[in-house]
Amino acid sequence: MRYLEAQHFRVLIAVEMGMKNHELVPLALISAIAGIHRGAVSKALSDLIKHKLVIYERGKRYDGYRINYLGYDFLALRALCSRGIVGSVGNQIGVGKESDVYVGGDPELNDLVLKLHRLGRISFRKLKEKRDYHKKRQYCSWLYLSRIAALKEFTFLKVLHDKKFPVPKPIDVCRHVIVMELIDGFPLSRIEHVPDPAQLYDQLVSLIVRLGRYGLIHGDFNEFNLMLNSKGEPMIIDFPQMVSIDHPNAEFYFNRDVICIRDYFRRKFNYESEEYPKFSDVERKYNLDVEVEASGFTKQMAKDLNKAYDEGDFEAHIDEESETSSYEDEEAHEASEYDEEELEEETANAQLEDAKLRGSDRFNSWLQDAHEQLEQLQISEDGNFLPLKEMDEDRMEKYKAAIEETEQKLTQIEKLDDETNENEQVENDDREDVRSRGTRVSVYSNGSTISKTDIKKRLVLERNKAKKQRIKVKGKQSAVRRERKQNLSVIKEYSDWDL
Ligand SMILES: Nc1ncnc2c1ncn2[C@@H]1O[C@H](COP(=O)(O)OP(=O)(O)OP(=O)(O)O)[C@@H](O)[C@H]1O
Repeated sequence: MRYLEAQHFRVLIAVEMGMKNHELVPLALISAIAGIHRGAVSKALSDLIKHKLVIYERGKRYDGYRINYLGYDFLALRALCSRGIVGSVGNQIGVGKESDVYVGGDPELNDLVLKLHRLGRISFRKLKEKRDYHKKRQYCSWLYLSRIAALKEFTFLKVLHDKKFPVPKPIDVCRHVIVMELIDGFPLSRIEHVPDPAQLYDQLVSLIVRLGRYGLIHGDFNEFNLMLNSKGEPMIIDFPQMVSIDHPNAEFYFNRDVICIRDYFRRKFNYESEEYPKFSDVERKYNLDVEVEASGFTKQMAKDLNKAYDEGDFEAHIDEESETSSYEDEEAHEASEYDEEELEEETANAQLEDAKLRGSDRFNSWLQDAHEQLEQLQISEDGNFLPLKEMDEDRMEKYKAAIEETEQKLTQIEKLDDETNENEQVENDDREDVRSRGTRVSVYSNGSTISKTDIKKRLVLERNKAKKQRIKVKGKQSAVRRERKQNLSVIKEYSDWDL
């Protein structure tokens, strides 16, 4: 990150924003969003590609850039750095199916955990096989899903932490990254021996019941999502499938959580208890599920995320019904995130407009000058432009005579043409006559054995043949031509710019 300048990040944000409705973002669009001249954008993009933050791809219809996970990480980390939340990133301490967990530090070097969501990483790999433009949903799935997965986790962490549940303290969330407190301990799955399994079992089971009382069911309460801290107390570190107790399958999830813990204790610590909670015993007293919804993680987001998890398809949420509402949710979320950047962009855009305006003024005055100069010019005998005032009388005479001569020649040619047309008419009439009488008669000929109409036909045929034979370039070659065309249009567009 040290080697990147503010402009690089600006371009990176422009690519990210462009990806809201493009799988591959064209250079022109990046330049327009970033409000930076295309040449500078192109330079910044080549640096970003070198650092593997952006990928350039040739699509079916157009070429463009897309941000990858590393680029997205950089954007989130930079924002967290500038907010004074993160000061350093350390080793990777965990890798899940859908996240990478790193230990980090704040600017005062206190330990932190950075959890980078990677939801849709599988479908992200398959992007190459997919279409250029998002079909129904107007944004990129992995960006959206990773972002809402992080938002969901952060929301739950916050709500649970406020209610004194044993969870890591949430610090901040940005894009797909959550910053939270580091738990000094080990995941339950890696602990071979506990001093008092009965006590731990009781603690865990009462956690399930307590969550139920607050209107929530964990849904994935297992040894991988629980940690024991240095004091031997259980901590819940992950809740990807937390649902409301009003969920239609709430009882199933509740029982599954209880069975999971009972089974694990039997297998691992050889402990089995006769006592275990039943769903009907849980008395709901609080509405944490409602609080979660009120905190910004909407029902639609939850629906999209659950679809992705349940169907294992990271584009499962792409259906027409959810399209508008979710998109609006995301828009609203992004609007708040881009506030500062937008301000900067507006200034840059204003400058751009100003430059364009200045450019067009210059162009207009140049055009006027050119018109004036053109009016003063005449073509000399040898085909060169010559100012009128420099033309002497003698030359002027010759010039006029040449024009007259050309005009005479033209009238002669016209006359000849008329005559030929008349002859053709006679010839056609004669042919008709022969056909009707069935005898041969001598016909008028203009000296050529092939009629003029035949020649015309042949010429048209040959021209068409030549057209057909024109080589059609495909694949990479066509991309090269397309690029050249684009470059030419860029040069044309910016030809009047002050560089
Ligand atoms: N706050 C934390 N403090 C210390 N370690 C943590 C913390 N959060 C996560 N970890 C470590 O990172 C690992 C992965 O975390 P987590 O289970 O949250 O990831 P995940 O992607 O949701 O995993 P999966 O989806 O495979 O269950 C944990 O096993 C744990 O070792």
